[in-house]
Amino acid sequence: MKFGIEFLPNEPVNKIVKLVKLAEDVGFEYAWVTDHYDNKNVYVTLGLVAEGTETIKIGPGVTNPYVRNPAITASAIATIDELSNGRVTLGIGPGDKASFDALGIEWTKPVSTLKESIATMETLLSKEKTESGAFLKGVKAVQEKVPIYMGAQGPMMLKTAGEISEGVLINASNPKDFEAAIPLIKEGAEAGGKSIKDVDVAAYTCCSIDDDAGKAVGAAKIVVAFIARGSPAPVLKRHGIDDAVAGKIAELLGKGDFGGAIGAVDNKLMDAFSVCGAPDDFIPKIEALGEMGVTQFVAGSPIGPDKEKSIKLLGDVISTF
Ligand SMILES: C[C@H](OP(=O)(O)OC[C@@H](O)[C@@H](O)[C@@H](O)Cn1c2nc(=O)[nH]c(=O)c-2cc2ccc(O)cc21)C(=O)N[C@@H](CCC(=O)N[C@@H](CCC(=O)O)C(=O)O)C(=O)O
Repeated sequence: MKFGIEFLPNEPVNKIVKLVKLAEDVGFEYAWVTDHYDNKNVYVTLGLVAEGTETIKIGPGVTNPYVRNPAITASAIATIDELSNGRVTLGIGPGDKASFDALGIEWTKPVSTLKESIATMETLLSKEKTESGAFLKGVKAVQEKVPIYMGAQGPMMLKTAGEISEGVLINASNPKDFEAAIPLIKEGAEAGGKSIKDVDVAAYTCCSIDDDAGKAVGAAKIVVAFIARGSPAPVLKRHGIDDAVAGKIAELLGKGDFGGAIGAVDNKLMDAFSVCGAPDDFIPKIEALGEMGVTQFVAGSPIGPDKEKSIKLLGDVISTF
């Protein structure tokens, strides 16, 4: 099992750099920095993370092909690859509709758009010219082939990820989600002349760990509330969650009643949409994900009530694998 960790660039960047360095020291192999227009810039953050670390692989987890032209992303990725001496991985997904609505960007044909933009980036990162004549003259990736991972959840996106990328980052925390996802990724991989074994299947979880399991659960409830709100009906059904429960939470969040939404998050929702608790609770949950075919466990937000302490506790968990 590989281990990754997620950071949202919505706190001081130098604090993120320190936390990524700590994650590297305790055994994490990947650090993923999210990309949302209303947070700090993902590439400036990754540049400082590159300078502040030595071995951990780093990358956007995930950017999208709509807010930046693929050539701009390719240039940024090649720059981070240079700064990190060949440790970058490009994480890219379809982005989210709420952001594009706020930015006045039309979210069209996400699967085709991702395929085309990834092909353009691969051309540029392998030091070639695109049909339209784009070429990275002043920056070159260190790696012969920069690994590309896709953020994906829907069936078409999962198949596409299996077909064209080296890894899939799936916003999910429960083995049931991977029972559904892996056959689709396998189908895509085989359509691309590969095997599922060639694809790093990452559980990009909502994670919260603390010595005090209650505190860990408490820190994750609001995140689970937002996940429940955004989960499509087939996902709710898969976890036996009544649409009305998710609807109620959405209504409470919509009114800004975060306390009410947190109060509506029960154990069933926590189990469906998060990996939470004390260190001993984590080992069987990660093993269960591994048995379902997950090959990378990503400790996603909130990580825990006290991030530094949680990263150290996760280091103890990693050392048992
Ligand atoms: C577009 C969407 O794909 P999806 O993968 O389910 O999108 C949900 C998320 O993956 C997407 O919002 C991500 O960008 C969210 N996301 C992040 N989004 C961000 O904006 N920033 C982040 O930092 C971020 C991190 C992240 C990490 C892991 C992860 O799994 C997702 C993450 C979808 O609806 N897919 C369906 C339908 C696809 C579709 O649109 N088909 C159309 C068009 C087909 C074509 O394009 O040709 C059609 O059938 O006509 C499907 O896959 O079946």
